[in-house]
Amino acid sequence: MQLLQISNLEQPEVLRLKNVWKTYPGGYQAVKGISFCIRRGECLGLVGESGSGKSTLARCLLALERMDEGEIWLNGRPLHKLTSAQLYQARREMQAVFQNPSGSFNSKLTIMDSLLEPIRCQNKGCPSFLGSPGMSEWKIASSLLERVHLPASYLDRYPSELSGGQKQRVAIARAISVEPSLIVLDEPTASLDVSIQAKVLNLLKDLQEELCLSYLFISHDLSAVHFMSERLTVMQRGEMVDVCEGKDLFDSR
Ligand SMILES: Nc1ncnc2c1ncn2[C@@H]1O[C@H](COP(=O)(O)OP(=O)(O)OP(=O)(O)O)[C@@H](O)[C@H]1O
Repeated sequence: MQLLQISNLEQPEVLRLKNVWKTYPGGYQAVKGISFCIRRGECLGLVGESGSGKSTLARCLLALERMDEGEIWLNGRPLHKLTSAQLYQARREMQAVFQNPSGSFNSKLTIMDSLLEPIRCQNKGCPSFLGSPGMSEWKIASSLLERVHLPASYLDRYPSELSGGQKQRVAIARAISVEPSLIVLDEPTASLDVSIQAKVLNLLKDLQEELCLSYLFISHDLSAVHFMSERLTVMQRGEMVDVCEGKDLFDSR
């Protein structure tokens, strides 16, 4: 653990949040002055009871929700100062995997089209981790599926023909396809069978190590957070009440 922390400290900061506030119409303060940073290759766990503001914070970060106050820096760029058009571009450097894989797919698109959507939208070619730049779309898509241990034969299927765990693997493949600076994982295993949860967590961990990915991992499941994260932050009623090393939380139980 110590070695990992030292090597992480040498990594550049990918994300920094400073004093982020969000109040919903009606006056409910869901996020109150949250600050943290994530370095390249690091997974920061975010835990807290239901309603503590975790998803609101994630949505502010992903620009799906407008924060009222605060600063969000992504790779040294101040997202809070960007115009809407600039923010739309910058936002592409972040990807997300949400709890419900079914909600992440257009039921009318094949898995291949869903998988390639971000690459096509961003006019990107083959991800550098797949190697050769001249790959056909089919080869890119099948190689991405291979990365998440799914066969190429699934490319022609529709989301309704895949299990929840398989869909979540496709969502993960899609998230890594554009080589994002940060992936927000908002309860990515909560809707899956217990037997599948561990496999998906292992996959996320392996990909993080192979591709030096940075994650914000939001979960109710402390053992999952412990497995995934080097550090974790705890939210309560919109506030950050603790930041600790993953192992410290478990040592004190
Ligand atoms: N659109 C909204 N309008 C008003 N209040 C909202 C809205 N979205 C969320 N809230 C409130 O903000 C608070 C924080 O919600 P949020 O979904 O961020 O919590 P959470 O920690 O992610 O919870 P969970 O773990 O159950 O998903 C809750 O009290 C919720 O009712």
